Amino acid sequence: MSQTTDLSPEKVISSHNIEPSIILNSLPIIDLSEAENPLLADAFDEKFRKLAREIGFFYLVGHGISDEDISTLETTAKAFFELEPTQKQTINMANSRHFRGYTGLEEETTRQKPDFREQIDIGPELPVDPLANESELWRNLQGPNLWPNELPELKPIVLNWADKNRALAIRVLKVFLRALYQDESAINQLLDGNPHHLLKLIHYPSNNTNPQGVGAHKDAGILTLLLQDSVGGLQVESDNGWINAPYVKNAFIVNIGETLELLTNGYLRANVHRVIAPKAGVSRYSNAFFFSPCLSIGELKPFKLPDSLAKLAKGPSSDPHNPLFKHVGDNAIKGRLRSHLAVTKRFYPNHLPDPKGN
Ligand SMILES: O=C(O)CCC(=O)C(=O)O
Ligand SMILES: [Fe+2]
Repeated sequence: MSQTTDLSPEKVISSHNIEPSIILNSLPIIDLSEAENPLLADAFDEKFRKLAREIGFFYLVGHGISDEDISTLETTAKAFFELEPTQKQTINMANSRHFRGYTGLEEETTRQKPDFREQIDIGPELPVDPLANESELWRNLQGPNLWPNELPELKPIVLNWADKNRALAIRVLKVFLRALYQDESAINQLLDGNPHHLLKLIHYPSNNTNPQGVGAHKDAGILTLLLQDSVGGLQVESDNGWINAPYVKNAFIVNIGETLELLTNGYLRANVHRVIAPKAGVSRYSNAFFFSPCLSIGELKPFKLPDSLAKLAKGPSSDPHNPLFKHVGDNAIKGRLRSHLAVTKRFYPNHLPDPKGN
């Protein structure tokens, strides 16, 4: 069944009337043009801190990315998944030591169970890092993307989309920084070096065997910008159980990643979310932009929060099966080694994950 939220103006929950009961029962909608208005900053920030802490997951409108850009990206993503299986296999991620390219159904795992989705992973288009070595394995995350010969427009459209998503993610991060009483310059410390982000175009095909579209997980980066179609199936975990995150036309879903949790010493929590695979006869598409610090910044330096916030920060949540490394690069490659075993077996056989891990 299609899950659609009507986004008529009166249904937009503005920053001025977000009530806790609304936050707990459904997901808030933030208008970025309002969030960026300095005249509204104090009232906005107070509400924003609350929703970021309580649920860490919201819809973003007023972002300025055009409907045309969105539909071009969505149409091109569909065209990619409609290529012949052999054409997609030619750029299988198993051929890329940089974890780029196509991953087929059930080839990626979350918490050791196969995800019923196919996807293409695209990062910044950069040359191989010549300093990559066994003790700085994370440097291998930089390198060329794999593009299908049969769909030449994919590359310019996706790289343009990634640039726009990155600029948007930086604007959203600035809103977080202001709400957390941090200087905007904190951004320079996080983004000093070659960009590191990941764009995933994802297809959850019709299926009646495996209910796991993608298993419950936290995203690793600073924040994720997600666009989904109208099929539904995305859910976010709350104290009251799983909440559906229905379709809102041309709104991004923003969720907090583990890096922001670490930076705020757990004042903000990375949310746990999952996708229930669509039923037989229905196919779902989404695309996710994982915005992350530059790998070469080394260890994350947590923000200095004012006492009023610091006393509420309980430290990052520790999952014994998923320890967080302090070094940004180690943390980033850990997740990739764990989720993409074909790449790990072929290129990093000494780094096969602990079988008890996620
Ligand atoms: O497809 C979606 O809606 C969510 C995907 C997701 O959470 C992820 O890939 O990390
Ligand atoms: Fe996710």
